[in-house]
Amino acid sequence: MAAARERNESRQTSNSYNIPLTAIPRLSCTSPEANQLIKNSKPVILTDTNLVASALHWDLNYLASNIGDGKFTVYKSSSHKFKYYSDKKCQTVREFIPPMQQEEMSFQDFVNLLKQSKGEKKIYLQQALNDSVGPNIVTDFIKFNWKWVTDQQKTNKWGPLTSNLLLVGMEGNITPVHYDEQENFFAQIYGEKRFLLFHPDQYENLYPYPVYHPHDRQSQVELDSPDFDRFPNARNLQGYEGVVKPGDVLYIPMYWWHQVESLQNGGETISVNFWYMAGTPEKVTHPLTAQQKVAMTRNIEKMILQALSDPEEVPPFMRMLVVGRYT
Ligand SMILES: O=C(O)C(=O)C[C@H](CCCc1ccccc1)C(=O)O
Ligand SMILES: [Zn+2]
Repeated sequence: MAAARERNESRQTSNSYNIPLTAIPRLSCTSPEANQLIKNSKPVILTDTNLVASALHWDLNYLASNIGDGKFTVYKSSSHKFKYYSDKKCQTVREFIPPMQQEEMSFQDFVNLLKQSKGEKKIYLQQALNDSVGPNIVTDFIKFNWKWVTDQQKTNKWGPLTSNLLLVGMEGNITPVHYDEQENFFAQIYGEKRFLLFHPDQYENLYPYPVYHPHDRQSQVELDSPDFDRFPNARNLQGYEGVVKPGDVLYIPMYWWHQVESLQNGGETISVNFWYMAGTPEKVTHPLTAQQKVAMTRNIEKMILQALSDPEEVPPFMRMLVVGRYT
């Protein structure tokens, strides 16, 4: 532990976090290395997919004029952090206070809010693209490089595309470190975003919330101010870092932890992600992968909650099972 910290302090970290970070490779999507990384579930920034080339002219005004009069989910946060929480799990944890408010509004209302709330109140539009969008957006969407991304889906034996989340954020917005259970091609359209990624085997260093908690899949560790008393292994964190700019596509492998920051200098940011369900796993071989072990922890936690029924009984049961026996 000390060694990791030691190495850290000796190295000039190029980031405000005191975490050793390796650069995520930036490669052409035609390079064999890039396709090997994707095949091996390793992150890579692809510079020339043209995945969303047809949307690179999107900006706030174009979207406001063309995206239609549908409602968009907009989150408001008192801080610059937008820690996602599951609405339906709010009942399982009584004293849970949502760290951000959610509101449905038109895109134009969002743009007006953005222009007037410069600075203090942070807001973040996050809405899956659906068929309520205007004809020009449909045209842009149809012109995405579906051939390339569908080839990737097939080659890597992923499941179906589940959604394309449109993300319009303010400079400085942070989506704190979490993992998703889907494969993700994250396409940057306007402005720049900085990603921190951590391998699924960093589970012990990131202390995820309980599965039944509203912040399921999020880390309890605040990367900008880790509570090392509660989360001592956070000192051992090692990760990857990359900045995506318009036209770049970042492959975020399923179960990989990631934190996303809209860069200060850029003004608002516009992104669209491509979430794919996992493929059906081939033969299970041992030792199990870190991803498989994370999936196991989730199944075990769900089973224990189901059996105990009362969430408050889960921590004492876990302690009974582990303390003094496996610790
Ligand atoms: O594309 C991804 O996976 C990201 O994390 C992008 C991230 C916003 C995601 C919000 C969110 C987090 C958890 C569950 C559902 C929605 C950003 O760009 O700020
Ligand atoms: Zn995510």
